[in-house]
Formats: sequence, structure tokens, C-alpha cells
Amino acid sequence: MPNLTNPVAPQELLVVGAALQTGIFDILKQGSCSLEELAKKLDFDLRALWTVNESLVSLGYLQFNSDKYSLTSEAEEILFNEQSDKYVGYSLIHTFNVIKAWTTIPEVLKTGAPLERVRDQQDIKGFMAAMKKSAKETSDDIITICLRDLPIGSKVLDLGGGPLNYARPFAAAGAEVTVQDKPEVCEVMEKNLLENERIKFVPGDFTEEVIEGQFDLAFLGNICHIYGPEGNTLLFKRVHKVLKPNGRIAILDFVRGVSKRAELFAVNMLVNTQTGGTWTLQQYTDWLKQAGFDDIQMHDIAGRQIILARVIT
Ligand SMILES: C[S@@+](CC[C@H](N)C(=O)[O-])C[C@H]1O[C@@H](n2cnc3c(N)ncnc32)[C@H](O)[C@@H]1O
Repeated sequence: MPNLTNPVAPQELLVVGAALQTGIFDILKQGSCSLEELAKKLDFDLRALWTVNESLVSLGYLQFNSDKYSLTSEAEEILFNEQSDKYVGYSLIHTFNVIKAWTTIPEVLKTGAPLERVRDQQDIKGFMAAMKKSAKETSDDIITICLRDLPIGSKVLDLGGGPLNYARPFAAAGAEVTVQDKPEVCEVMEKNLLENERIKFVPGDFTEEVIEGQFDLAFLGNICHIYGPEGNTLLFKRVHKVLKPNGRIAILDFVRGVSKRAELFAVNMLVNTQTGGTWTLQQYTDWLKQAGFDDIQMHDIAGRQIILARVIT
């Protein structure tokens, strides 16, 4: 019986995460395969694949009938049925990658820098799915707070908004949304836009430049934890330049000293980024003021904080 929440079985998470990351489940979703067919499609070692597959059979994710492996109905539900309460889907790849990264803490403690890792398309898919899952329950409240008192049709810049978790509800609320994200993310996510969605993708690294414009609101959702004090101050200054007089900046993140998750989440940033971490309200206030913002307010939404500030005119 699959049980991904069983805390005494991290091995289950690791073997299922690896099978999802490497595409074993994706191929079996298309139809059943013999060991040899599956090994050929994925270019895998037979003994290794047999060992992993048999462990997945014992855990209830795969079944083996008439010399072929296929997904069990429970695995289909957990991994592929977005309507199910049990759905975990590709976000599991992200969990798998987080675990891999956290095992490097001993090395990172010595060097202070994350270990080099190459991320493939499957990793990006996993990351996007995890972001979607975490935004699902809170996006409506966040959009309401951000757009409060702004006119319908406001221009919104969503920095790092590639996963579309907030861009979509902003657009549905009547805003005209521009998303700036990394080119590789834009390439994957632009294909998911629906016809007539008022969202424009602009590929580009915002640590180099922020797209020009005159925006009513700049939304920085879960990006300030990726960068350090210097990077965030610079980013806020760049954002200030592309906002209208009286324009608003909204920062969504775990604020250190307020969110119960901030300290532990900072470890994830330690093992994955050069300068990232979680920051206090005082730090955000100082950086925002240095960049020319004032009227700073903070709201709590389900354990995350949203900080709003206004361009001083
Ligand atoms: C943690 S995700 C947050 C996604 C979304 N804003 C949300 O809150 O669900 C960070 C996003 O910022 C993007 N990002 C990070 N650094 C960036 C940079 N320097 N330039 C452009 N995009 C960046 C990533 O590609 C990713 O899509």
C-alpha cells in the first residue's frame, strides 16, 4: 500500500521520487512494459531497473503481470489524477531534490556554498508542480490584498512568476500581467497559457535588469529568499524605477521572526543558493526605504507573510 507520508519510511520517498524523476512512471503511464522494453526506452541497467521496479511492486506502486510492469490504480491516483485528494504528482520530484540537497549540509557547512547541480526539464516540472501546490490555498487572499484599492485593469509585474500561480489569478481579477522569469522557465510555461489570458511572458534575469514599464503593482512572490541583502536592495531599487508614482510593491515570503517556518526554510536556501536565506521585517523595511518605498505594512496569510509598500512621491 503506497504511503508517502509515513515518516519512518524515507526510503519509499526516495525510490518513488527517483522513479518519477527518471521517467519510469511517465513511460508506464503510456502503457505496460516488460523489463527489457523499459530498460531500452530509458537506457537503464537491467539489474538496477529490476531491483528498483521490484521495490515499487512491493510498495504497491507497480504490478507485474504476464511479464509486464504497469502502474497500480493507487499510483495512477497519487501521481497523475489532479482531481484526487491524494494527488501528489510531480511535486514529489521537488521533494526528492530537496532531500538530495539537504544531504549536502555537512559539505556546505565547510564551504558556505551549494554544491553544483544540473537541473533537467523533469526537475523544472517538479519545481513548478511544488510551487503550484503551495500556492493553491492562499492565492485568492493574496491577490485580494495586493490589488486592494487599485483600479480594474491595473498593470501588474510578476517577477519570478513563471509558474503562473499568481499571474493567473491576477489576470482573472482583471489585471494586465507581465511575467518576467528565466528563459528556460518561460519556454516551458508559456505553452501553458490559455487563449485570451492577459499574461505576457518576458524572459530575462531580474538580477541583471527588470523589464521597462509603468506598473501599478510589482509582485515578488517567493523570490527574496533566493537572494541576500545586497541582491534584494538592488532588486527593490530596480522595481522602484518601473512603478508608477504611488505604485505598490508586494513581497510574499517567510519573514524571519514571524513565520514559524522561516528558520528551517533558510536551510533549504543555504544548500541551494549562493546568498539566499530568510529575512526579518526590519531588514525588508531597511531595504525598501533605501530603494524609495514607504508606508510599509505586513499581513499574515497561512504562515507566510506579505509585505506591501508604496513608492514615495
Ligand atoms: C520559488 S519560485 C516562485 C514562483 C512564484 N512566484 C510563486 O510564488 O509561486 C521562484 C521563481 O523565480 C524565478 N527566478 C529566480 N531568480 C530569477 C532571476 N534572477 N531572474 C528571473 N527569474 C528568476 C524562478 O525561475 C522561479 O520561477
